[in-house]
Amino acid sequence: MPGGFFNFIQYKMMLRFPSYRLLDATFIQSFKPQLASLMTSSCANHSLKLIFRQLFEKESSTYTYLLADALHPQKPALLIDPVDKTADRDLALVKELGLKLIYAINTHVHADHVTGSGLIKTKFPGVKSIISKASNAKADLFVEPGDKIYFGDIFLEEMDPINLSQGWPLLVMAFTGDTLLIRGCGRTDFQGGSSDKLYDSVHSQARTQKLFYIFTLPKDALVYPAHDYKGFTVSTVGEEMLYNPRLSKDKETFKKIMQNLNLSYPKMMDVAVPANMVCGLQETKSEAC
Ligand SMILES: N[C@@H](CCC(=O)N[C@@H](CSS)C(=O)NCC(=O)O)C(=O)O
Repeated sequence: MPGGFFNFIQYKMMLRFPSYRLLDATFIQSFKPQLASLMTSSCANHSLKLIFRQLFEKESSTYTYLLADALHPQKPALLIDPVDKTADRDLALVKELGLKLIYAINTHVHADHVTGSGLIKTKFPGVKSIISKASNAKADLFVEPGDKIYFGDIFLEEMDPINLSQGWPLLVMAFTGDTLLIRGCGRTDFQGGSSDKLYDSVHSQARTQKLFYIFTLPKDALVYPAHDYKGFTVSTVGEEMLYNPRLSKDKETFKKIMQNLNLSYPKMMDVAVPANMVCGLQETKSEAC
């Protein structure tokens, strides 16, 4: 591996911002499917050590991910897609591990559960909520392609394909939100969803923009989705390219499959979407969001 950049164990993680589904008509015009990567870096003379926990909320079948820099003196941490119902569990784990939670990140405006970010902020006032700018939701911080979010010596960064000549690190972890589920994918029948855009955001091979697409990741990249309904916990890009019953198909077949899913709307949608547009805080408190 070239350069000092690789003289430590390196992880690179992909976090999809924003969900193709949360876009309203205004954003659909300008929207380009994009991924942000979460990758480790180090400016000090020590190795990196990532704390990583996959947590599950069973009513909405949601995965929350806890990540922290174990070697930083303060052990700064972030939660990806926390759920209100399991916020206390997650915060207890943060305390037990001696971490300092600094960010609660939502990969998109969830429709099936209320995010835990509002509740977490009331209990840990120093925590900042983060969501994509394109979501149009309220939060403390917004991310756009190219932005970096540091937690200790580890940071969130959108991949720039131009820099891929550096080569891939040993381990790539992709946090795919609702875009790519294990052997499935997020539905596209509400919140401005588009099966066309979802397909492209997974399959596109474009290399000219500062955008990144899931099926251009290394085949052994680990896939960590926001939900699972079948008992899976993790997959790989290569496995999903071969065996995903929707996304392994050509685009027209995929669109037909998505048109015919006939899923009922999430039970909590009418409550969850307005709450999540303000990061789980009620409208009256939204200035604190
Ligand atoms: N039954 C659940 C909702 C299940 C659901 O619709 N899940 C979404 C992600 S959360 S909005 C989805 O995209 N599912 C894809 C699929 O193929 O199931 C409820 O009532 O909450």
